[in-house]
Amino acid sequence: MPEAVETLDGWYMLHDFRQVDWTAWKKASTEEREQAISELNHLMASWQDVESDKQGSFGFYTVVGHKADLLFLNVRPTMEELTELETALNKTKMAEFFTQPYSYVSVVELSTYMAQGKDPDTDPEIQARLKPILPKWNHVCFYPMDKRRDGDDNWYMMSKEDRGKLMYTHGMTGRKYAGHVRQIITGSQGLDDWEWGVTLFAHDTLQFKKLIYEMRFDEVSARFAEFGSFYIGHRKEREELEKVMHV
Ligand code: VOV
Repeated sequence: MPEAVETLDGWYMLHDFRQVDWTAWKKASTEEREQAISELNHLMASWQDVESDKQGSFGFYTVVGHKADLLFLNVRPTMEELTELETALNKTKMAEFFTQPYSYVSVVELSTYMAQGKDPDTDPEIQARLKPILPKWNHVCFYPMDKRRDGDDNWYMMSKEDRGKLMYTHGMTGRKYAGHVRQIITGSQGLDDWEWGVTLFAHDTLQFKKLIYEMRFDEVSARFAEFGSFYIGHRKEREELEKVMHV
């Protein structure tokens, strides 16, 4: 009988996408704009402090295309902290010029299909993956996904052993991109609209396309993967906020 694989679950992650109302922003006075930038800068500095204290992680990105303009990516030990920081952002002056076209909440997840008998509570490598500091790589790619449940292509009716074999091949394809793409897989069953969030980091955006295209041919993606919308962002330093918002 099919059974769930045990998952190791780590920190919670909020992908908070924002769109800027440039018309309203341009109409604002210089004083208002300066106030909004300085306040948001302050808030982002506090998120960076959390990362320095190893109590979470933070990334700020500009997003290409119509789906969003900015991404605030925060990782925290609890979901309540994510709710609080999202509310803190909503209370800023800058938020008066933002809409929130999309967000995604999920928790860092490692499956144990390929468990190597290590103690997850003490193994430093597993702990570092469960409580990730976001890579300071140039680009981010995010999309949510499901595993299909359709006739013979029903992931949830397959044995754990067969699923493990497919995940092994998946991992092998991914490993070819070591040094080019890093992945954080988050689980969101019961937390958000899709089953997993896929967050990838690369120095070169083309590597996202190459990896994702190659993976489409792995049986696990070819037969079972269903995808939501894709978002691509470029990492910005907090100090670059002023430049990003300059009009
Ligand atoms: C850098 C690329 C890369 C690498 C090395 C990699 C490796 C691995 C390993 C070793 C494992 C299993 C153990 C674990 O860590 O959980 C996984 C797990 C997972 N993956 Fe992956 N994945 C990558 C990348 C990668 C991509 C690009 C996608 C999206 C699929 C696509 O077609 O667009 C993906 C999805 C997933 C998912 C949804 C899971 C959980 C599935 C489940 O049923 O539990 N993943 N993944």
